[in-house]
Amino acid sequence: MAKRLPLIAGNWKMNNNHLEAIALVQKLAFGLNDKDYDNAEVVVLPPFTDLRSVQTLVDGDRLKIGYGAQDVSAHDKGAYTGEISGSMLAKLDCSYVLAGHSERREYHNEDDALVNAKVKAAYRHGIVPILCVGEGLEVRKAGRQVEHVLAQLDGALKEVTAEQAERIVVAYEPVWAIGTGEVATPEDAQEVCSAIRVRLAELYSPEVAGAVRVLYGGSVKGDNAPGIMAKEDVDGALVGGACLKADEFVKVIRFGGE
Ligand SMILES: O=C[C@H](O)COP(=O)(O)O
Repeated sequence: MAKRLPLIAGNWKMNNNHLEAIALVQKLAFGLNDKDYDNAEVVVLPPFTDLRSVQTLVDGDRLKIGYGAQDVSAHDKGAYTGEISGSMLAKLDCSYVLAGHSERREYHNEDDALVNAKVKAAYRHGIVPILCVGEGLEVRKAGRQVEHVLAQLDGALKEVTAEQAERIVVAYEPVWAIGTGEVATPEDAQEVCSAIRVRLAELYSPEVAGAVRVLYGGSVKGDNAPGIMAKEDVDGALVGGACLKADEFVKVIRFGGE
């Protein structure tokens, strides 16, 4: 099967107000050319408060940059103070939403059941989930990373149909590599991304497994992206710190060279 179109997604986390968001997306767009967009799908994931500004800029300037959110409520509407529903994100033309990012699993006690509910909520509103899975350092040291990640995958995909799963994006983000500069080796990334793809074939079919894009995330930078992206079962990157600097993010997007 031809390799899937790579997806390079920048997770801004809690950075950039709506004015800084406009400046960063404009600088990113200025740094990219048509060949870049042919070689990879480019997506930014700003804080909620920036989404309307990003939508206006992308629409107004007809930018080829996609965008999405970093979280979504498991509920569609109602008395859920502080939450943002999938229908609200869909109205802002969000294409993607993160589900199960390790920082939400850790700081907001999000378990597999809640991640599964958020994945289903995203699908209800026509938004593609970027499902984040990954092990901590202790699990890695015990050599149980594949087992841990597959348990997260299974938990997040309960009641998700094959038609839905075919569109999902899975991001393998070893927690010990996030924000640490300790990037996984290409071999580490391939081992787990390949296991994710095998599991998807078992849960659904080889066709579904072949369609799903599996990303790597965790200290991805312009200099380490090419080695990781060269791996057969790695279809892109979920980038944190490096996406906050337009020129560095462009280097990641150009992982395959000019
Ligand atoms: O969502 C992005 C990941 O948490 C990776 O962040 P990082 O590139 O700063 O390590």
